[in-house]
Parts: sequence; structure tokens; C-alpha cells
Amino acid sequence: MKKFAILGSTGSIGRQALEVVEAFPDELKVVGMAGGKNRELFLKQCLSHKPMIVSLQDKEDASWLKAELLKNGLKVEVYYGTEGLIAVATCEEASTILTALSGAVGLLPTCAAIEAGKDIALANKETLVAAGEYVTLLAEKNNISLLPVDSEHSAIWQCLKGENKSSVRKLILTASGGPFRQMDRSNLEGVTPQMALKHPNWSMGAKITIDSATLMNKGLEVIEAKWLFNLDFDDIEVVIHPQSIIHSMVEYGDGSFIAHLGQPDMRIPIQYALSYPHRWFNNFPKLNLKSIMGLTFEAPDTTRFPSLALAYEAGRAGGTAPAVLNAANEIAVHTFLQGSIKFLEIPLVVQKTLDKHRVVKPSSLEEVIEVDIWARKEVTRILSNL
Ligand SMILES: NC(=O)C1=CN([C@@H]2O[C@H](COP(=O)(O)OP(=O)(O)OC[C@H]3O[C@@H](n4cnc5c(N)ncnc54)[C@H](OP(=O)(O)O)[C@@H]3O)[C@@H](O)[C@H]2O)C=CC1
Ligand SMILES: CC(=O)[C@@H](O)[C@H](O)COP(=O)(O)O
Ligand SMILES: [Mn+2]
Repeated sequence: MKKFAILGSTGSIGRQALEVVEAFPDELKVVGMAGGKNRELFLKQCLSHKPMIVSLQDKEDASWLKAELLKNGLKVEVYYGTEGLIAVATCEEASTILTALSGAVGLLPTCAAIEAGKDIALANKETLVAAGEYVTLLAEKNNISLLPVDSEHSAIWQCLKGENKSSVRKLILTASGGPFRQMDRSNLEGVTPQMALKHPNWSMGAKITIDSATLMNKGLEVIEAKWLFNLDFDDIEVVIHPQSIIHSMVEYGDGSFIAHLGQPDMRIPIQYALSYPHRWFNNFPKLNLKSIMGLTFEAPDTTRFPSLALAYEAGRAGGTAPAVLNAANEIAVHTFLQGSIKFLEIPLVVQKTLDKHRVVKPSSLEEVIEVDIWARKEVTRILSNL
């Protein structure tokens, strides 16, 4: 039985991971769980999965949770805040940590988990964007595996299986194109958070859904792929595939393309990361090939969606640039969701923040965190002057 912990159990990935556990009660056991502010759902999850160690974001919620768990006869170690995330990420009983927090808040607990020798089932792409070089070196040093959960990276991981890296010509990440794929620039001016939250194929948390609409999600995924598969940016391409049936592809030097197909259902890559190297039969809805009307592809338009180009630029600049890109984007997306800026202002303020930054090669994790804090302050200043 695999014993693992989830950081972000109340989110979209976290909830789907618990469904996978419920489908495989003899193979999987959640021993640790961390949630944010949704304490009611977190309590329900604790009562049904009975983890040994848990954490919530705030102290008051943690005290409430402890009392509720005791009322229900459960003795659980309860923590809160960053220390709580780290306590869950390093808990002795877990061999693997599923990182399903949204944003760079995942960086410290992920590094702590790696240092504690845990394998990482990685959904939290922002961690690799902000500190890809540091995290991959740390993983190598501690001899742990980074198991991709993001659907494109899980697909590529599977398409690379048994192949020689020297045979690879290119990784091809597919992107749905988001809800505004066919909208012209003048109409993009007026799109609302409500419109941007309607992803055509996936039901996900708010932040990643907005990133899909701007194509920043694909940009973050290009950087994530660079670190997971150790390839140059020139060898990582993005193609728009509106059906989200092909989750990504690998192009080999001999002209063969190996693609991964499946229903757009995150339980599949979550399960694979947890079952690897095995494949378990499940009863999740399967792809019905006969119902697919067609698989189409087009080039991304970086004039209407400049975030993708910004991410390539920051990735190629290297050093602290991707951490700045990510932090500025997190704040910009949050501000857009509050209704305080326009959709097209998201890439604009990210660009302005990057322009203000002098890229350095970070020598420590602390330096990456300092840059992340700087970028959040800088983009907030830029936003207040819009
Ligand atoms: N959703 C998807 O289908 C996919 C997601 N991903 C990636 O997976 C990650 C998670 O995405 P998703 O599940 O959609 O995000 P959600 O917003 O749905 O969930 C985020 C989770 O993190 C918790 N959280 C947020 N901030 C904190 C904090 N400061 N302290 C403790 N907990 C916190 C939230 O808690 P609470 O809700 O209780 O406040 C919630 O459990 C992201 O990096 C995303 O890019 C990748 C591929 C697909
Ligand atoms: C499910 C998943 O992995 C998401 O990252 C998804 O790919 C988002 O869709 P886009 O292709 O629209 O960014
Ligand atoms: Mn993805």
C-alpha cells in the first residue's frame, strides 16, 4: 500500500486525488493532508480519510478543526501556516507527497519534502517555474523522483517511456486555447472573470483557469517541461488542440510522433503518478473514440495572447526571471479575479514587472523567495499606477 500526503486536499486536484484513493482503498492511504481556508470541507475529508497529521492555513481554523476532530473521537496532529505545510510535507509515514497547492506557496514545503526523502507527485507547477533548477538539483541530490501530475507532463512522461533521450527531436505541449481562442483582440478588452472562468474542457481551480485563458498556463508548462525533461526551450513547442484529447506528444528524430490520448479527466494522471510504474484498472469514464468529431491543431497566437511569449522569454533569460514572471502573474490574476483590472492588463503588468527586474542566477532558495517577494511588491506598485 502506498501511504502519501496531499498538500491542497480541498482544491480541484486535491479533491480528485481523494476520489482516486476512494477508488483504490487497498492500494492507497492518505496519511497527511493540508488545506487552506475551506475548513468545513477539510473536516469532512478528515472524517472520511482519517489522516494522522493535518494542517490548515490559519491558527483559528486549526483550533476549530482540532476540537471538531476530538468531538468525533479522532486524535490527529493539527498544525497551521507554513510550518503546518512543512510538517505534513515531511511526515514520517508518507513516502510520497502530492503537491496540489496553487502558486509559489508550494515551493518551501516541496523542498522540505524532497529533503526529507519523499517522492513528489507534482501538480503545483509554479514551484518548478519559480525555482526549477534548484528543485531539480535538490531532487537529484536526494535521489527522489519528481512524478508529473500536470496532464501534459504526465503525457510526455508516458510518451518518453522506454525511449532514448537522444532520439527526441521535440516535445509538443497541447493547449486548448481557452475560452477566448477565437475572440479578436478588441473583444478581449471587455472579457469578465466570469467569462474567463468558463474553460471549454477542464474544471479546475480559478487561478489555473485564468492562466489557461491568457495562455500563461501553457507558458508555465513550457518552463515546467524544461525542468522535468531537461530539454532546451527551442525543443519545446506549443500547439493549440481545442479538443484536449491529445494531452501532449513527443516528436522523434525519425519522424515518428508518439501521442498520449485520454478523456480530459485529471484523475487519470493523478492515478498514474500514484500507481507508477504500474497501471491500475479503473471505472472512470473512458474516451469514446467514435464520438470524437475530429482532432484539430493550430498555431498559438502570441499577439492576442502575449503571456505565452513572455514565459518563453523569461524561461530563456533563466535565473530569477521565471520567479518574477510567476509572482507577477499570480498577483495580476488575483487582481483580475477581484474585478480590479482588465483581462489584457494581466500580461501587460507581468511584462512591466519583468522589465524592472535585473536577472541574476540565484545562489539559494532564500534568494528565489526574496525575488518572489520583490516581484509581488513591484507588480502591486505597477497595478496601483495603471
Ligand atoms: N485543477 C487542475 O485540473 C490542474 C491543476 N494543476 C496545478 O495544480 C495546482 C493546484 O491547482 P487546483 O487544484 O486547480 O487549485 P485550487 O485553487 O482548486 O486548489 C488549491 C489548493 O491549495 C490550497 N491553498 C492555497 N493557498 C494555500 C495556503 N497559503 N496555505 C494552505 N493551503 C493553500 C487551497 O485551500 P482552500 O481551498 O482550502 O483555501 C486548495 O486546497 C496548481 O499549481 C495548478 O496549476 C495542474 C494541472 C491541472
Ligand atoms: C488539465 C491540465 O493539465 C491543465 O493544465 C490544462 O491543460 C489546462 O488547459 P489549457 O490547455 O487550456 O491550458
Ligand atoms: Mn496542464
